[in-house]
Amino acid sequence: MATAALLKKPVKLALVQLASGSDKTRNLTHARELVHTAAAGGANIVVLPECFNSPYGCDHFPTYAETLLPSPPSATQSPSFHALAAMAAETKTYLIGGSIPELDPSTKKYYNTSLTFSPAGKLVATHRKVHLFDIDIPGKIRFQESEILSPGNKISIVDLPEYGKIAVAICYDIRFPELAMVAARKGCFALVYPGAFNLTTGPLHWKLQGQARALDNQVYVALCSPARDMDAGYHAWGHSLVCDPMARVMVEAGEGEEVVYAELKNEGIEEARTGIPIYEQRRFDVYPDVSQGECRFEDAV
Ligand SMILES: NC(=O)CC(=O)C(=O)O
Repeated sequence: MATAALLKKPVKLALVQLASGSDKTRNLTHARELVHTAAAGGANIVVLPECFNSPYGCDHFPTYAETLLPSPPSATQSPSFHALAAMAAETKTYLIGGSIPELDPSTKKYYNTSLTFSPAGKLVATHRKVHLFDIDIPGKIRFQESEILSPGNKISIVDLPEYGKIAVAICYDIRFPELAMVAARKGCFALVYPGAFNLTTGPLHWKLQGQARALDNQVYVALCSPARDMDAGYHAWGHSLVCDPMARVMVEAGEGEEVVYAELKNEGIEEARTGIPIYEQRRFDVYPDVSQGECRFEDAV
């Protein structure tokens, strides 16, 4: 049985595996160059990595944090907001602006926040990382985002009127299948995760998580990492990739700076859902449908 079209027409997605450093102004300028490269390559949706405007690390969040409220912020409050809006408008692309450290001036709380802009340069979505990256693998890596950051509190579904709906979440959020499942069951054709796995968790879980969320939900899944920099405090895994709804890896970057592309089509979703019709075979008489429970799609006040 054919499924309703989740994706209204084919869309070309580009992942910009950006090499950023400690100079924010340079990071923004460099991101702009590569967003233009991606658009020249035919991309309609362009994705930047987690913390694309700063080094990734708890020590850096306060130094690089920008204020997004009141909205829209001034150029002084948030140069990254203004740079992203301009990049989207210049290239006429949907731009998922990776993430940036954010400071809420009213609460003095810090967040890891992703901003999505329309081809007109308008902000269409904000996602604050819901699941903070707190891990401790002895002898390998200890990272405690919660020592500095506060978590977001919603699932972020973005309607791109020409194409359909996508969900945006950040890195560690991918490890929580419930978020992906809810977004997919609410009709998203793709789940997009700016992320920055590392040299311990990257080889173990990066691709596996991408394929798992695609397989569970029969949607496209995109993960966009920073390029690896062995001189930085945090060594990003790289390997930005896109999985199709059959969980095949369509494209995968290496470790260095690179732009990779994938064409997403409704046929890809239909192939998976018609051939393996789990959407019609679920047993909500045996277990609950998490997407019908109490979910939050708006920021709590
Ligand atoms: N950086 C993250 O948020 C997550 C990560 O590196 C991992 O889950 O592994």
